Amino acid sequence: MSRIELRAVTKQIGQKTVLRDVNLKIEQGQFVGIIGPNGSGKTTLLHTISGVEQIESGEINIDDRAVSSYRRRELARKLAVLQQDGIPNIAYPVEDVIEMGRFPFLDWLGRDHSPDIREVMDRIMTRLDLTSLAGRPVDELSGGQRQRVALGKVMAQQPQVLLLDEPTTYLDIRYQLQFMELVSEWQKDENLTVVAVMHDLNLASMYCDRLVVLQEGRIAAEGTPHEILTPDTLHSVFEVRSALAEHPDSGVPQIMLRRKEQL
Ligand SMILES: Nc1ncnc2c1ncn2[C@@H]1O[C@H](COP(=O)(O)OP(=O)(O)OP(=O)(O)O)[C@@H](O)[C@H]1O
Repeated sequence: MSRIELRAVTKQIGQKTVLRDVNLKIEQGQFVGIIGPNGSGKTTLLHTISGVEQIESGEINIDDRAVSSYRRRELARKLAVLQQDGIPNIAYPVEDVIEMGRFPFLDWLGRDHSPDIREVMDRIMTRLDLTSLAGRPVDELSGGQRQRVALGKVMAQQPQVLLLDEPTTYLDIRYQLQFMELVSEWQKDENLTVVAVMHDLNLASMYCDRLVVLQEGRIAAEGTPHEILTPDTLHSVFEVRSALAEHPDSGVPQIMLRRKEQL
């Protein structure tokens, strides 16, 4: 059984075919990176998996059931989405914003009956090093801290699948690494399935088990970082020249871009 399965998915936006005949299976516990040039359909693919965007033809199943057949709360208990700028710049305290992630579990009076809710919240605050910031308004935090709060909010949702849309775009390298480490730890502890749209191919290589390359709405290639991140593939997909090095800790490929030949 695949946790997520796309069969012959085609998506049209206006006159444009944005996804073409996409077939993809993602198993429970995998960390999958979606990579590809600007406009290749990565975000649209994530939106179709999350049920936000309807598809023209094909099937998208989560746990062998069409994503379109889930009620909103039911889907939110399985699947959470985190965007580039995960939470708006609002004056709500950190802890309240994280608790908003509990919405799929609230009854009609807004009460959370989960017996271990305090423990869940404390664990999240500690793990994300947010305890000392619990009462601080979110709009007073740095971008890196705010993205940690956004991660806390989706953790509070206790999903089995996490969809990330370029989550490290606005972060400096320290916070990029910190964010990816936190997601990776959570993924391993809970056997979470992660599908992440990523522009930074070196980070993608360090964290993803598998990479899916989108090009003009089609899957151009998929495989391990070793299989995908080759100078030939990078040239045909991104039109860049590159050389590869091995990461000194894990041996995964790391890309060095080459400049245009100097005349
Ligand atoms: N609301 C929309 N109206 C019209 N065209 C759209 C809309 N949303 C997306 N598109 C088009 O669909 C294509 C795929 O967009 P999408 O955002 O999925 O690509 P992407 O690979 O995530 O791009 P990027 O890397 O730039 O974020 C693009 O050509 C885009 O212009």
